Amino acid sequence: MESLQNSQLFRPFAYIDGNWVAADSGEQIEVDNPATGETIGTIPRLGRAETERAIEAAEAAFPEWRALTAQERADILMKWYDLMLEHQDELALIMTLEQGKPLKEAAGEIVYAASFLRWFAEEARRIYGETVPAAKGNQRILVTKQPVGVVGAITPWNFPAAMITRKVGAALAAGCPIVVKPASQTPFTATAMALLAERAGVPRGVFNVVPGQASEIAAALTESPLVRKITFTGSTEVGRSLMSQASQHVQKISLELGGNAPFIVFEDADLDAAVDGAMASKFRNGGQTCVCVNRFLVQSSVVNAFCEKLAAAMNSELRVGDGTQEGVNIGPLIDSDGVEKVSRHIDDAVEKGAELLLGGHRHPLGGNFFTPTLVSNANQDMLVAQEETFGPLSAVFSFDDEEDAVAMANDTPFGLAAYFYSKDLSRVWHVSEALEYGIIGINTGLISNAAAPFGGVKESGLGREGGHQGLEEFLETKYLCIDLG
Ligand SMILES: O=CCCCC(=O)O
Repeated sequence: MESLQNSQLFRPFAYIDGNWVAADSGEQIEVDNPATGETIGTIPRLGRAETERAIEAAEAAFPEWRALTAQERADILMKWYDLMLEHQDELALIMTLEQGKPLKEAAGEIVYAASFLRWFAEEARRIYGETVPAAKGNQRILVTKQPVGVVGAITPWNFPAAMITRKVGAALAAGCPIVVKPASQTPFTATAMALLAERAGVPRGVFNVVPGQASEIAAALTESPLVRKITFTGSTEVGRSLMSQASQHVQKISLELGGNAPFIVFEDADLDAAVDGAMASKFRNGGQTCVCVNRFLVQSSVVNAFCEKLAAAMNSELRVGDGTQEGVNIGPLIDSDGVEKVSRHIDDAVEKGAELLLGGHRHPLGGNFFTPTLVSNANQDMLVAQEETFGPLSAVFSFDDEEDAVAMANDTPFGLAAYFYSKDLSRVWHVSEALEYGIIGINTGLISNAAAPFGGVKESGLGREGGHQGLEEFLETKYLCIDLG
């Protein structure tokens, strides 16, 4: 087995104020490879006191960081971008060993993650203000943008690199220092990136990584009046609690939460293209992505043909295994809870009348591996219609007409991503406007891009990441009223 210990970028420490540190208590968290169950290393379990020190370090670093010119901050971000690409393979291996996604996909995530550093480096120089015609002739109104201040970020295990750069790139470009709590399952990608940030010239205190006890770290971040912005990617349940915690000091907050993505296939769609898009969206990271398809809604006249084509693609294209092995494109799920949830959704669907077309069971490899599964005849009473499965289960529902499809798609408290396939231009507009989602993929299953605003409506979150909108989240608007006398 490949070893993490051989990697030059392997850093089993927290990173505070430019120092690699242990927990005050000396406690450690074991990090396991989800493909083998082996412990690949340990990371300090930080708590409140260390997080408070990281916040103070960030606050101390703020004046100098914000005082750099946008070009100077951009140059550092670009250097970090270059270093991530230079170390793409090594970072990908760290990610695969701790997260499980296949190496090729992990390498793709490194490029995606780095693209946020480049994007925000470019955007840093476009933090424009405005002048506004004043109500009085002797006055002038100016609107300026300033960095919000110290940021607290909490990031998930499913995209251990990209969910960090999407937040850190924007914060740093805006002039804000940041304290990041990475997921306990995937801390080594975060610390490897911190090492590269240090090499790129990110000054001490500007980017801090505090792995450890989630509730204590979240409490330290939300209870500190020094932290002016919280940004989180993860479950709606945790997001809701952070939102109420952040109210104490009225911190600005961005939340990228759960989804329940519909993928609608209309009868006028190119079915082969729809199946390609379905495969790309559904099986990204083994189904463990907040924008992965959760519900295939297919017009009744083409549902059988779509199921046949999707079954054929799943049979021929998917290879389950340890992500370090050549040819594998579906890794393990992150842990046994993930496996249990997929099993529960399948059992519930079959019990309530779904037809099992493929899979339906754990994979013969055992552990956290699950066999890609396809069910048809799904309905709104099933768990798979109500909750994000976060695994390789494709559930196909059928609908009669456009109105029916839109109603089914919107029948959820979530509103992150939705997809649909149609060649009818008028339908493309109508359905795009009617879907209550923040992101719509039209004739495509892949929507993620640094230049685009990523985020949801309803219980899928607040705010946007990426795009120029992603930078706004880390800026305050200031209005200057100048009286000329
Ligand atoms: O689970 C959500 C991570 C977002 C991945 C993406 O940017 O597409």
